[in-house]
Amino acid sequence: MVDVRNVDVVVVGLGVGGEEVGGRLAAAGLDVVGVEHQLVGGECPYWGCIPTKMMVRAGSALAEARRIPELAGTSTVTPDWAPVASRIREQATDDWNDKVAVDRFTNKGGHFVRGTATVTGPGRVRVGEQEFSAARGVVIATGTTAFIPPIDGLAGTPYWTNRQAVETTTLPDSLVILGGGAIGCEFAQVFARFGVQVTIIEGSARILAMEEPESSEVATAVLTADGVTVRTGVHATRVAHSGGFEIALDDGSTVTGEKLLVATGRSARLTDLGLETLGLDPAARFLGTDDRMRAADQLWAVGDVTGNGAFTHMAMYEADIAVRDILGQGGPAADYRALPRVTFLDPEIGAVGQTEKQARDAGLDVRVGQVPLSGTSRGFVHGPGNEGFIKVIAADGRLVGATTAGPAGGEMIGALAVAVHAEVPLSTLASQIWAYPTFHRGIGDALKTLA
Ligand SMILES: Cc1cc2nc3c(=O)[nH]c(=O)nc-3n(C[C@H](O)[C@H](O)[C@H](O)COP(=O)(O)OP(=O)(O)OC[C@H]3O[C@@H](n4cnc5c(N)ncnc54)[C@H](O)[C@@H]3O)c2cc1C
Ligand SMILES: NC(=O)c1ccc[n+]([C@@H]2O[C@H](COP(=O)([O-])OP(=O)(O)OC[C@H]3O[C@@H](n4cnc5c(N)ncnc54)[C@H](O)[C@@H]3O)[C@@H](O)[C@H]2O)c1
Repeated sequence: MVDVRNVDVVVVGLGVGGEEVGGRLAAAGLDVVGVEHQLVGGECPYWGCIPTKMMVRAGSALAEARRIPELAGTSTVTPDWAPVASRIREQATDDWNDKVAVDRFTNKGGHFVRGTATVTGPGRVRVGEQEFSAARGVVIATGTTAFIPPIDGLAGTPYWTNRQAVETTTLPDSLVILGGGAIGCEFAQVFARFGVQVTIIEGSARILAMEEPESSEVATAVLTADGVTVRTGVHATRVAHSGGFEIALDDGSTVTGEKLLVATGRSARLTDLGLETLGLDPAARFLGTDDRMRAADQLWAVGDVTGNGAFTHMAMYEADIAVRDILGQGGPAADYRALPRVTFLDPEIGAVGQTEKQARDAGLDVRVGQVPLSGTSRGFVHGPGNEGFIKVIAADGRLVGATTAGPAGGEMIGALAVAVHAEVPLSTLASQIWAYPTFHRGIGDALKTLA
């Protein structure tokens, strides 16, 4: 006999987005059940953003120390993975224990249930023998898992995903990375800087293919300088493992590596959720929503599952919209025009809004401005490590997109995100005073080249 409990809201998945929705609704006084089958906090704190950025920080420290001979004397750099692995365990993940996060949620008044949730009908969710009936509705925030392509021989081998790559306490001598997106590129640079022989296999014509071609060029140049072999336009056709990995490619060549990291994108966790009981397609790639994050009657979806951009800031943004909608508070609806993103390479590659191609494909009358960072005063002063550029895309008298690649690329993009978001007129931007000699002053230089 199934026990049915009446509540206001059930949140399925307490990653970044679900924890934000559940915590805020509970703090607002609603009776909220949050269900999580792994770790409260989700991918970002345990296997994503936080530990990988600790790895990036460590790799960048090594790279900066290696630049000393060009700038300030001599340096001897001896990489050691142990401090990185221990920082990930002790400071980032509590050794993959979510007690702090569970307490954070329950202290706001949320009721926490550890288990796998399935939807059984409108407003109904089951976890084991417990069924919840949610008067206001259900929020789906189940995130993504690594997509594993159907390559002959791959299944059953001890390949890594981002999870094993974050958890490792020792480094392999060599690593093949399948996929040259943000995940593949960030891991590639870090591991290469710690002495691992890294090869990226990217199926499309360039790495970071979603970004500007200039971003791909900079990324390829710096990764190559770090010793990474970047192979583009090739696909793996077969994987074999005995001791190490042997990957056959469709150009007839073979690549070998002690470990293989699969970084070929992410799949939304939507199958086995019971979405068919709501008339939704459980085989769909993403769970589409309207601009209030409503996916169906009494059903909201936030975060990676919506397919609007797999970023922590996107999960938080969508969570805020869903919370306001559930509480009947109104406020702005979803608007993705000024979505910022940063690929944490050295140099960081920040971007916002549309790329030049996206703007042209949208039929806009596009003007483009661009400067190499080394051509700016601060880039010149910076010297070694000053790879990068600033590119601005304008249409209809305002910016619709931009890329800032450089030592502070992730910070520089903030100014341009404001410009795109607030639709600041180009004439207003043109009269702005940019501090000298900052990296962001290059934005003023790029704006002057708009043509
Ligand atoms: C290696 C890596 C690096 C990244 N770096 C960055 C970065 O630098 N910046 C950035 O913005 N983003 C980054 N991301 C992306 C970021 O981690 C995600 O966008 C973010 O975690 C999405 O949050 P979410 O709540 O949608 O999903 P998730 O964090 O995936 O949380 C979903 C939760 O739902 C749970 N769940 C799923 N199904 C069920 C079920 N049926 N019942 C109960 N629980 C369930 C899961 O266990 C999980 O805890 C990175 C991702 C990876 C993999
Ligand atoms: N700094 C950040 O914000 C950050 C960092 C990491 C991840 N993320 C998020 O996670 C998402 C997933 O990252 P990702 O890098 O796994 O995905 P991705 O989709 O960005 O890149 C995957 C790459 O793998 C390639 N690929 C796919 N199948 C292949 C195959 N069989 N052989 C060779 N190449 C193949 C694709 O062409 C693509 O370039 C990102 O889109 C991003 O939203 C963000």
